[in-house]
Amino acid sequence: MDFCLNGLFFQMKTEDKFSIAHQPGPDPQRGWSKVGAENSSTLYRKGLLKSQMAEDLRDAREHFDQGPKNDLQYLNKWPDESVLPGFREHLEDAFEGLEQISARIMEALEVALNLPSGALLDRMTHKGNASEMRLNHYPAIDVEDIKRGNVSRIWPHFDLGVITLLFQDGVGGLEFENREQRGTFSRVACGKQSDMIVNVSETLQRWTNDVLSAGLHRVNLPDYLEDTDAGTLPERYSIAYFCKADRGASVGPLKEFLEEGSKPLYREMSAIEYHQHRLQSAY
Ligand SMILES: O=C(O)CCC(=O)C(=O)O
Ligand SMILES: [Fe+2]
Repeated sequence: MDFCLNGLFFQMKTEDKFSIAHQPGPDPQRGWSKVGAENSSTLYRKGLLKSQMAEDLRDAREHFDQGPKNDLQYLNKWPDESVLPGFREHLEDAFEGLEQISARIMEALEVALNLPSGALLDRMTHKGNASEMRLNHYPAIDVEDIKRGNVSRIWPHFDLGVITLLFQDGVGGLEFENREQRGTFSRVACGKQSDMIVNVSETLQRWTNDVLSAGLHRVNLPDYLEDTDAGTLPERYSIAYFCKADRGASVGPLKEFLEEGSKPLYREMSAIEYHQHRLQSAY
């Protein structure tokens, strides 16, 4: 993954960013969201300490969201071609590439989970595709501000879609919760920028009735800054492709996971209802 275009996007003049700003609300996000617009701490309140109120916590992060190019319901918002030549084309190509990779991963999961062919992919027809790609920018910030405890790069949360494909630059700080020891996190090493992290998200947990569980993750101080109280945490970029269910598809468990008397742990509802309900709190 190439983070140069991310840099150019977030360095745009503020008025150019505001001209493609996402309108806060429960609808799928499109365009630019300013630092603090999305509050990830409200997505998973259980991940916070008792003394922390989600509403008081902020994300030190701005981001840009893009949906499928054939989505006529929620249109993408692109910077003017004269301002950022090639940006739109590059991101549309990347989106398509990641869409194909995620379809191959879903096919592999169908085999691994002994599901009939199409059992997962049929809930993601790629016609009414609701997947999204996000560029994240975490501006440089004082270590002190992070250590004070009410600002984080991104608070512990689950992603809402089926799986997430994640790419990070070399700054570090991404962590996943240890399943054997809840409440503790392990760092993800920064390898090559082309390294792709595949994360199970909430919808896949629901579909499999908890056979596969979603990965709780956050972006914290990288190891080399953990023991300092002063200094600056350098800016950081990441790219996330959120592979999502079709808007009309069910986010209830598949029948294959309800055999032998297991009770459905999740209610039937459509993916769009589920997302709107989950996002209402975060924006
Ligand atoms: O920046 C990262 O590495 C993680 C981003 C993330 O979790 C998200 O955008 O949902
Ligand atoms: Fe995430």
